[in-house]
Amino acid sequence: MEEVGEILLSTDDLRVEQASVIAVEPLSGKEITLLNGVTFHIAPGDWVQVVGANGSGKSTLIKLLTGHLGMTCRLEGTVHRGFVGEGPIPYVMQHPEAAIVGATPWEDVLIGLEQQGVQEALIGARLEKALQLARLEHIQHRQVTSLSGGQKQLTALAGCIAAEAPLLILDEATSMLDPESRELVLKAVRHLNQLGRAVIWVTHRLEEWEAEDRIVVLDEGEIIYDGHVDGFYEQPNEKDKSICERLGWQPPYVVETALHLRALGYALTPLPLTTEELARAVSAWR
Ligand SMILES: Nc1ncnc2c1ncn2[C@@H]1O[C@H](COP(=O)(O)OP(=O)(O)OP(=O)(O)O)[C@@H](O)[C@H]1O
Repeated sequence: MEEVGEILLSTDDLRVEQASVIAVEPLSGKEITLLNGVTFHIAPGDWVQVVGANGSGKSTLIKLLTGHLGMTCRLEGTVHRGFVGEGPIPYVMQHPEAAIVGATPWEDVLIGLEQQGVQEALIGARLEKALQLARLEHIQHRQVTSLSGGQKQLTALAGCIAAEAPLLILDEATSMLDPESRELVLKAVRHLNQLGRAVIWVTHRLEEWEAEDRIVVLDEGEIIYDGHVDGFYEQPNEKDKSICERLGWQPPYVVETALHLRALGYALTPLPLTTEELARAVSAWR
């Protein structure tokens, strides 16, 4: 066991081995394969970006990892829950409103703690810490109805922190947010990751990636890539397309520019993902 903040974590990885999730229609018994032979590992403290087109199986993977697969789904293969422990874990969804029950962030986190049966003597400190880590202290008593989309996402995040979830999962949590709110949530979660919590960040936004990030790509229920950002954008050889091209996605402009420069023979490793990184790499050539 290893201590991260006040959470005691088993150091075993969460391991999904050759897992298939099959939805079974209750009346007809008809089966649809949502995930097909997926193998996926995550260690305490990791940061993993999960990407894929609509319907590729991202939410199904998240539900499998968090223990929220419905009764109508059948699982084949194995899931070793490791540091995540037994029982379902909370996560932040695209539309957090559905999960927020309190009138204010403070009240919402409090209700969550009471529902989990946390001892009264411990509630105050956990509540305060969760609101602080989610950067909500200054608006903890504001009405939820008056909060921005990002602040609502942070309220849902505070609930996960208060529940001491050792793995924070955000399922396209920033897809509906404006750039400012997105930045707010992304920064808070990156900070929590630096404090030792594992994070799975499901996104469509390639510009949210950082050079060291691990990218897991789902396509039609299968993991077709699990590796660094570079390998996602790079053509594996002259004949084959990159994973990014295979998905039909457009790399951010700065990445396209860097790839052109690489093709011209300029050394750009790691691949710059922001204009600042590209400018720094180019200025080092002088
Ligand atoms: N319980 C279910 N029964 C039947 N089909 C389902 C069920 N749950 C999901 N699906 C289908 O499985 C596929 C994968 O769904 P999933 O929600 O995991 O994809 P996703 O990658 O999260 O998509 P999006 O980006 O649109 O949220 C979709 O085609 C979806 O319609």
